[in-house]
Amino acid sequence: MKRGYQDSPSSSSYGPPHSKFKHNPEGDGEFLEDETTKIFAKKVADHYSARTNQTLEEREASPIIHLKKLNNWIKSVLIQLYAKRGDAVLDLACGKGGDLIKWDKARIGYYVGIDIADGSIEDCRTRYNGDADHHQRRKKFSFPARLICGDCFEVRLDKILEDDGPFDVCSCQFAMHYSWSTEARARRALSNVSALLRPGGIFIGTMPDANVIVKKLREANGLEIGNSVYWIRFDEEFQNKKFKSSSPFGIKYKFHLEDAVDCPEWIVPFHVFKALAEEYGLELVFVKNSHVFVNEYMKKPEFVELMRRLGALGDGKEDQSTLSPDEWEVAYLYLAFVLRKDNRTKPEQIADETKVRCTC
Ligand SMILES: C[S@@+](CC[C@H](N)C(=O)[O-])C[C@H]1O[C@@H](n2cnc3c(N)ncnc32)[C@H](O)[C@@H]1O
Repeated sequence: MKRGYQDSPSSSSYGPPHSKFKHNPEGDGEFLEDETTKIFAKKVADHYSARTNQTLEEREASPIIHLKKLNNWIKSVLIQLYAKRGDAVLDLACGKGGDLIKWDKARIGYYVGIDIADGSIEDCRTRYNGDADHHQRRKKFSFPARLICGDCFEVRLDKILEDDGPFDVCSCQFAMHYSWSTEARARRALSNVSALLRPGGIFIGTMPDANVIVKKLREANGLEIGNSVYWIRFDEEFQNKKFKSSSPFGIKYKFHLEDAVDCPEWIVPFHVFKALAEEYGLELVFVKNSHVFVNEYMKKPEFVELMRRLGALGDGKEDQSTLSPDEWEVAYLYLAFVLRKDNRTKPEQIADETKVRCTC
């Protein structure tokens, strides 16, 4: 494992996020990404790349500021529960590095962040280097980092991160559902996680709760659900609101969340996610809808204090501001999960199943 300390994070890219892979049914290890899949992956990348960094004032004025704080609390709780001092962490779809401080607080030893959006990786680098907010220059991060621009759900990351792994913790926050456009991508995502985690390593994440979304869709009159801060729209092809269990991938909807998201996303039926993860030696520790997660961990004093500091529910004193009912409804659309890599599966056993070739 080469993990030399870097003042600046090393960064790289493994070619355009949408580089071509050819599928060869004879199984010689090549894989062709369907054109549509590439277009959608690019749409997602462009959307996140175009999102500029907000000033503190702009952030506080956001119509979903309390939801953002709540989501930060959920991620912090997951990190505090599962990351240990000195851990090597792989952050898939790391975005602008919004979790860097959380990892620093957990005193991790090494960090690799990968995201498909080059603009986000740039912002992440700026944040890591301490240049993000000149008013609030914070001390340097205590862990070395490597930042990479690329598609986490397309190529074999174990090849690219040969010298960086194995990892103790893998995190994929609010992003796993972008892998669910095809079975090949979903498998690639899980095989990457499995191949890079050490036996006993932990995979933590958050993603939309398909049960909630589908239930709301079925209760709605048309193909759209939403409130003042979000809407989700399904295409006509889903007008009967039935989803075949034989094709649990590629169930696309358009998601709009005020001041945050506006791009295609995919339903992830959790039982399929769990079963597929098991194929890759990843066993479910728990899955909880965000509402349940909040109710459960708010029984622990240390996390109540963390919530007070983050301010999602006000600070318990002068600041009485809290999530609006509409923000709380959006929180209900998500779940948190924890998986553990079993001690048996050898990385090479699973990584070879659907071989892909990196073209960079
Ligand atoms: C909602 S943001 C979450 C960012 C970060 N994990 C967080 O919690 O702050 C979703 C992120 O997933 C990234 N993403 C989407 N598809 C991806 C892919 N195929 N490979 C890598 N990153 C991807 C986006 O660029 C975006 O940064």
